[in-house]
Formats: sequence, structure tokens, C-alpha cells
Amino acid sequence: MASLIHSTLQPNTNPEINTAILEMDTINRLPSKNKVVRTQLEDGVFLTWQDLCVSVSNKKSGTKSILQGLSGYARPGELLAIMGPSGCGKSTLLDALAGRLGSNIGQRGEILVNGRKQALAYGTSAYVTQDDTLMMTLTVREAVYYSAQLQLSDSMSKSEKKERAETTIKEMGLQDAVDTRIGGWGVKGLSGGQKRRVSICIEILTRPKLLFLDEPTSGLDSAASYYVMSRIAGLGQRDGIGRTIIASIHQPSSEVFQLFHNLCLLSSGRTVYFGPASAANEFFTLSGFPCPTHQNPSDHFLKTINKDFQQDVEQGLAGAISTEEAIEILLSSYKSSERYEQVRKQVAEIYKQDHGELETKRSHASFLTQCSVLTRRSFVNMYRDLGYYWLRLAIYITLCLGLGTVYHNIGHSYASIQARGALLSFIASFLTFMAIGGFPSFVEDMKVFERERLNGHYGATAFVISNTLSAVPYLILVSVIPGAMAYYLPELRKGHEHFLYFALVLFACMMLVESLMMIVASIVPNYLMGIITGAGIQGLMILVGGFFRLPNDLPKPLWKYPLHEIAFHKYAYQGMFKNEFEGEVYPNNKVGGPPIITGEEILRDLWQAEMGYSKWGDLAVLLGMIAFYRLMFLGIIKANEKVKPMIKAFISMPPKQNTQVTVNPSSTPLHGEMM
Ligand SMILES: Nc1ncnc2c1ncn2[C@@H]1O[C@H](COP(=O)(O)OP(=O)(O)OP(=O)(O)O)[C@@H](O)[C@H]1O
Repeated sequence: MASLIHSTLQPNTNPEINTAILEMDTINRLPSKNKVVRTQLEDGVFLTWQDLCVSVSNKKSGTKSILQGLSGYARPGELLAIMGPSGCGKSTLLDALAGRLGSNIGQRGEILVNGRKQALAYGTSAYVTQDDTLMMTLTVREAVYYSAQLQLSDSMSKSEKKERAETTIKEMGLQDAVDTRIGGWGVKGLSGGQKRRVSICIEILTRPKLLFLDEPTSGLDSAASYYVMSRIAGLGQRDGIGRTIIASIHQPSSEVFQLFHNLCLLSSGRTVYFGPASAANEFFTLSGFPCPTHQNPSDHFLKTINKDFQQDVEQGLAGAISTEEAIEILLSSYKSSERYEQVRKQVAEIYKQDHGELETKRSHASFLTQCSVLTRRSFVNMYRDLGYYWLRLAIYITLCLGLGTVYHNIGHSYASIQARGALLSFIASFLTFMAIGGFPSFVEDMKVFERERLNGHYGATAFVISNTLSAVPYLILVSVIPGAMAYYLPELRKGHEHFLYFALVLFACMMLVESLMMIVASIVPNYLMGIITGAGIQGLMILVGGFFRLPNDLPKPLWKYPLHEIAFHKYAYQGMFKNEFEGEVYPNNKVGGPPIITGEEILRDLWQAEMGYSKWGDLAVLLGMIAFYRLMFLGIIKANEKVKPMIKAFISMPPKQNTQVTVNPSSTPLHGEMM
């Protein structure tokens, strides 16, 4: 029925009649006589774009056009599929419509929401990216429920949020896998299709009225693709909400193709066809490219317009022509078709109707709720991910048993002074150095954070606070248990208060190394490069810390000032040495010297420690450095979001300023700024 109305829709000069036809057309797509759905349509999102051009500029190659004068619309209750060969501009169109284009990309033309230029508030729209960046240690239920707690407003009760999560899981057909862990490399978990559906679940928790999906079926077999797409299509008219769904898709099977209401077929950034998916076959036939019997229509469309692999295309009975020629024929056939006129008219009609302004604000969970939920989620993830702390704990225990036996019963002789210094320096340098082992797990956390941040689930401050809090119990564990072995087996200074100080310095150093690695991860988000960079920085700090080369022997420019002063090892060594030697006396072996040597003399003359402040001063500096490093990490994340696009825009500025392309004012993320 709907396609019949579409294919018989005639241009009409009376706008009121056209409006009525358009509304009828949309409403008739809904399940018949479903009054609730019909009224809800008015609350839906009508998205239109007209003469949309997108281009990218860079200094070397000038301006490259990606999308050229596209017009189209997406309406509530409908699924619009964007198809075309690889590199034709599908993702770019999706990004442009979602307001996610990078700032080095210029955009011209008009994109309207409900006929107005308006931003989509948080929760009104959602974007499901191509890759499934999920926490692999969580089960489906946990992942969706944590996300519900993060995204949904505090005005909803816990049980309502739980129910929303359960309903959404069922909507996506994941009820049989609720308690299965997501899994990832090395850990078997969900299948690719199930992961896709978890990603979609997380994004539709806020019940967005507009849903963008970038290749939701990539990497899935045809059965999984159909299952995922049928669930997506079903969302269009669920819960009495007319949802507008736009998905880019590579190569749908004929079953999947039948789920589409409208089709936007692109070739090199130009529209080959826009209109009802069911009428595309007829358009190709009328243009001289009929789909051979027994061939999947979508395969035929893509084969006809794919010029990556030059081939001759069969044109009706007229023989073979090149792909370039076929595309030109289709482009001009579409431009001169009634369908093209209808699209322009429908865009104009939507513009004329007043569908009202969308909600300007939907509330998130409060900042405190976000911090608490993120801390709990991160704690569970650290507990389940063996690589985060458990493996490190096992290695530390082995290493500290080794240290304990090598330095066993260190004694109180003059020679033990050097041995104590070496042991403490080894612990403060190399034991903490190994904290970089958790870097890969942290990089995975960062990826999840980046996706959730871009989708507006929470802000960078909540992430940094929760990551810090959730790590504390584990760091206490890995500093106290192996630390006790390394302290008591060699019989370092007696007195539990001295062990407590030793463990506190160890804890602070590990936290510092983790903070340093967070900074590295925010700049170099790659395992190998990150570990090498982190190891390099720490190697330098150990070198200038004041043990391997005494502070007064360090060359003054650079090595002593500022490197020695800013290396946290300086304060760790000094604090541990003061804790070990202050107030103690040792026999003196020096010929002609006094019979004993005091701890203060050892600190001042042997280790050249700064004696103007106590060991607590050194600990305070270490704790201050943790706060500084974490704030720096937060600053880098925030600056990255603001400065990176500016740098990109600057680098890719075209050689001449007379480009016609204007920078898209809506290229900042659609969602509101968060802490
Ligand atoms: N930021 C950018 N800088 C330079 N070129 C870009 C940028 N974004 C997209 N392009 C180019 O624009 C063209 C279209 O890219 P897009 O990712 O939209 O294609 P696609 O149809 O989604 O491809 P695929 O199906 O392979 O994902 C490609 O040639 C791509 O190289």
C-alpha cells in the first residue's frame, strides 16, 4: 500500500494537498489502524537534507569533494538504508546528518530537524558505530544495566532502570545470552552478531527518536545480518514511538533489503537513487539495467555502480557499456525522473509543516551517580581482568620472594648500609616500573570511555575520578602483600610504623606510574608505542632519581635541574632512606674515623638526601604529584577534544582561502557538554 502511494504520488501545486499526501503516505506505512502509533508519529523526528555537499581540504591535494548535492529525508517509523560501493560516502553522509563530521571537513547545504535548524538534545538521537567497543569482562545484563544507570535520569528508580535494561535486552533478542560475558581477544564470549546487538541495546536505552547506525551488519554472516537488521527495523515502531532509523549498509541479502522502507543509493558521493526501496528495481529496469532473474537486487545495484573494478555492464538488450557510462546514465535518469521531483517536494513539505521543536534537554544521571556507577563497573572489570592486577600481583610476589631471599637477614653492619640502599632503590624503581604491565587493559578502558564520551553518556571528570577510586584497593593489595615480603624477609628497620610508611611510599609510586601511563595512553593510544614511551620516561627518571648517580654528581643543566627535581624517584628514594636510617646508628668501618656513624650522617653524606624536611614531606610531594598527574590526564583529555579538531583544521587548511566550502557549525558532537 505504502509503495503504491509512493509510486503514484504526483507533483501537486497545492501545498496543503501535498502535505496531506505526505502525512498519509507516512501514516499508511504503520501497522493498520494502530491509532497509538499514528498519534505518536507527530512526536517523531523528521530529518531532511537539501543540496548537501561535503568536502575535505588539505594543504597537499587541495579540496576533495566527498558528497555532491544530496537531498533526501528520513521519517518517523521508517528505516532508511544508505547503500553504495566502498568509499562512496555512506559513513560521511551518516556523520554529516548526525553532526559528527570532523572540523577539517567542510559542509554546505541544509540539514533540518522537524523543518528547523536545531540541535538534537542528549538522548534524542543515538549513533551506533561500526566497531563494538565494549567491556569484555561484563555480562550482557551487567553491561546494559550499568549503562542504564549511567545514562538514565536520577528521577527514575533503580527498579525502573533495571526494567528498562531488561526490556531493551529482550527487544534485541538477547534474553538467552543475558548472563554470558561479552568476551574478546583470548576470551570466548558473545558472537559478533550478539555484540552488535549489545552495542545497539546500550544506545537505545534512552529511547532516542532518531537512530544512526554505521554498517550494523559488517562482519556478520547473512543469517546474523538478517537477525540484527530485523530487530533494528522493529525498533522503528516499538513502544508506540515512531523512531527514525538511518543505517549505512554494505551488501544486504534480499531478505534484509525487504526490511528497508527507503533507499539512498550513492556512487562517488552522488545520488543514483533515493526513494522507496521496493521501487528501486523498477527504476533500474526503466533506466536500462534490469536485474537478472535469480539475482539479489541489491547485489545487482551495487555491481552496476561499482567502478573500483572496471567491467562492462549489460544494458538491457543493447549490449555492454562501461561502469562509468552506466553510472552517468543512472545519474541523469534519476535527475530527470519524477522520483527526484518527489523527493525535493517532500523535503519542501516537511520544511513547511511545523512538527514543533524537539525537547531541548533530557537529564542524565547526576554526576555523583555517574562516579559511583563508573567506580563499581571499573572495580568489577579490574577484578575480572587477570591482566589488570592479578598477574602483576603474582609477578610481584615472585619477585619479592626473590628479593627477600637474595637480601635475607641483611644484618646491621657498615656494609648493610649500601645493601639497604640498593634494596630500597630497587623496590622504589623496578617494582613500581612494572606497573606499566596494566597498560593494555587501560588502553581498552580508554576505548570504551572514548565511545561513551562521544555518545554523551558521561564526562571525562567522572571517568578520571572513578578510575582512580576503583584502582585504590588493588594498589593497596599489590603494595602491602609483596611489600611485606620484601620488607620483613631481609629484616629492614624494625617497627610496624616503618613498614606502614614503606608500604605508603610503594603505593604512591605505583599510583604515580599508573597516572603516568594514563597520560601516555591519552597521547599514544597504542599498546606497543605506549609501553615503550612509558618505559623510556621512567628509565630517565630512575637515572636521575639520585641513587645510580648521586644528586651532587648530576650535571646541573637538564639532569639536576629540572629532571632530578621533577622525577618522583627522588622523593621515593629519599622518603624510604629517611624511613630506614633516621635515628639509627651503624658501626663505622672508616679507618681513623669515629666508631659509629649516625643515620643522619648516612643520609646527608652518603645518599646526599635533602634534610630540610621529614620523610612525611617526601610522601606529601608524592601524593601531590599523583593529584597533579591525574589533573594533567584530565586536562589532556579535555584539551584533546577541543584542540585536536583545531589543529586538524589548521593542518588541512587549503592553500587558497577562496574555497566554497563552509565549515559545518554543527560539527561539534550533538550532545551537551559534560563535566
Ligand atoms: N576526514 C577525511 N579526510 C580525507 N578523506 C576522507 C575523510 N573522510 C572521508 N574521506 C574520503 O571520502 C570518501 C568516502 O568515505 P566514507 O568513509 O564516507 O565511505 P564509505 O562509503 O562509508 O566507505 P566504506 O563502505 O568502505 O566504509 C573516501 O574516499 C574517503 O577516503
